[in-house]
Amino acid sequence: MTTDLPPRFFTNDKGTFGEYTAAVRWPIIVQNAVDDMKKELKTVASDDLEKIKQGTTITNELVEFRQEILDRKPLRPFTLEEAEIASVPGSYNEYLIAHNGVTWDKVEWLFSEIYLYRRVNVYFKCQPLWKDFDIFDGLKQFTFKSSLHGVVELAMRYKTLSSQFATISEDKELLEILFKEFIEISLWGNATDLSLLTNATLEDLKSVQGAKVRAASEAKIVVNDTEKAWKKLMTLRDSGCKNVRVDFVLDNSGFELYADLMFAAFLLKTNLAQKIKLHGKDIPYMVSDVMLKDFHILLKDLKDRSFFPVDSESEESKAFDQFADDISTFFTNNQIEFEADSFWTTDLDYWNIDPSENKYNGAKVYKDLLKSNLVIFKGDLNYRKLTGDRAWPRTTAWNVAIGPLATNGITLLSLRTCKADVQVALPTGLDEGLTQLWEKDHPGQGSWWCCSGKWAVICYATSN
Ligand SMILES: O=P(O)(O)OC[C@H]1O[C@](O)(CO)[C@@H](O)[C@@H]1O
Ligand SMILES: [Mg+2]
Ligand SMILES: [Mn+2]
Repeated sequence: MTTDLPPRFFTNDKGTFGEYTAAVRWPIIVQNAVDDMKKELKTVASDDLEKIKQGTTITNELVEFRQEILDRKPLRPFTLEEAEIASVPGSYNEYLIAHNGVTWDKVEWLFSEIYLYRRVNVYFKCQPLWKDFDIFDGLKQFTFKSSLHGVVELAMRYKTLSSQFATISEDKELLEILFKEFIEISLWGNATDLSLLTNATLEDLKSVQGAKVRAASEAKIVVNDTEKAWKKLMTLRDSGCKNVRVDFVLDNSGFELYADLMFAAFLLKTNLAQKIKLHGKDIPYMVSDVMLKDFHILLKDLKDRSFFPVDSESEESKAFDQFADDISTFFTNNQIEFEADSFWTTDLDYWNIDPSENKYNGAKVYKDLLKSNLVIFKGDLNYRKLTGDRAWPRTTAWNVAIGPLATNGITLLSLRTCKADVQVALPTGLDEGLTQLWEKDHPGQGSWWCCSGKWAVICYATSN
C-alpha cells in the first residue's frame, strides 16, 4: 500500500528554522564568500591580470547571487554550458522542471540549500584559473586552527591509549566504554560546524571540545542506539569475522574529521574493524564538508608546527606526529580508503540509496554500502537526507522515516547533532518537554530546540 508521505520542509513554513535559514543565514553565507573572495584577490600578484579578471567576475556573480536570494527570485536551471563545464548532475534541472517557478522564499529547504552550494561551485568551475579553488578553505582552516585545545587533548588521549590498544581489545568492558567515548567524540566533534557557529569565538570552540563537556553531553543524547551498534560489532568479532568494514559518510572537515579519524584509528587498532571506508564530497559543500584534499590538509596541519604552534620537542608535538603517522600508514596500506562519489552532493535524499536509482549513482552507492558491516552517517544534513527532510510527527519510528533503508540490507548508524526542523524517533512527551524548556529563553521558537546543536540522536537500523 502506498502511504502518502508528509511533505518536505519548505522555506516558507512559518516559524521554522528552515524559513529562518533561507531568509537570514543564506545571505550571510554568500556574503562571507564574497568577503573571502575579496581577501583572496588581494593575494593574487597584481600583474596576474587574467586571474584577477576571472576572480573579479566570480565575486560580482556572488554579489548578484546573494541579491537573487534576497529578492526571492525563481531558482533558475543550470545552462547547458554550466552543466557541461561544471559537470552538474542532471537531477537539479530535472527537479526545477518538475517544480517549475519555485522561488527562494517558497521551495523545499533540502533542495534549495544544496542547489545554493552547487550554484556557488559553478561560478568557480566556469573560471579556469579558479576551477579548483575552495572558497570555504580559509574558514575551514581558521576553525581547525582555533581548535588547538581539543586537538591537543584528543592527540594526548590517543597517545596514552595507543600503548594499551592490545590490552584494551582483550577487555570487553573497557573496549565498550572506549567505543562509547569515541562515538561521543565523533558525534560532538560536529558541534564546531561552521554553518551554525558563523561567529564562533575561540572560547565557544574550546568549550564544545573539552572532555568535561562530553561527559555532560551524554544527557543531551535523546535517542541512543549505541548499544545496538556495539552488539553488531561484538557479534562479528565473536564469530571470528576478519574483514569487518566500517564506513563513515563524513560531514565536516577540521575537528569533526579529526574526531572521525580518531574513532577510525580506535576501531582498527583494537581490531573491531579491519577496513574503514570514508565517503567525502566532490565539491565544496555546506561550508565545512570534507573533500579528499581536506583529509590530506588535516594530516599536513598536524605535522606543521607553524599551523599548531606546539614546541617541536614537546609531548604534544610527538602526539600530533604519532596520530598523523598512524593515519597516513592506514591510508597507504588501504586500511583507510577515501572516496568522493558525486551522489553525495546531488539533491537526492538517501531513499535513493537503492537499486532503483540508476541515473545519479544511487544504485552504485547502494551496492558499495552493502559490502559494509556498519555505515556511520555523520551530522545533520545526512540525517535530513536519511529521513527525506520530511515533516514527520516527531514520534515517527526511525524505520518508517528512513524508508527503503530500513529493509534493503544496509546496516546504518546516524550520529546527528540536531540542527534542523526534521526530528523523528522521539519517545512520547519528550518533544513537548524540550519545546517548553527551549521556549523559556527563546520565545516563539520552542520547537527549535532540535535546531540548536545542543541535543543529539544516535539512530541504528539494520535489515538482516
Ligand atoms: O554539518 P551538518 O551537521 O550536516 O549541519 C549542516 C546543517 O546546518 C544547516 O545549514 C543549518 O542548520 C542545515 O541546513 C544543515 O543540515
Ligand atoms: Mg555537522
Ligand atoms: Mn556539514
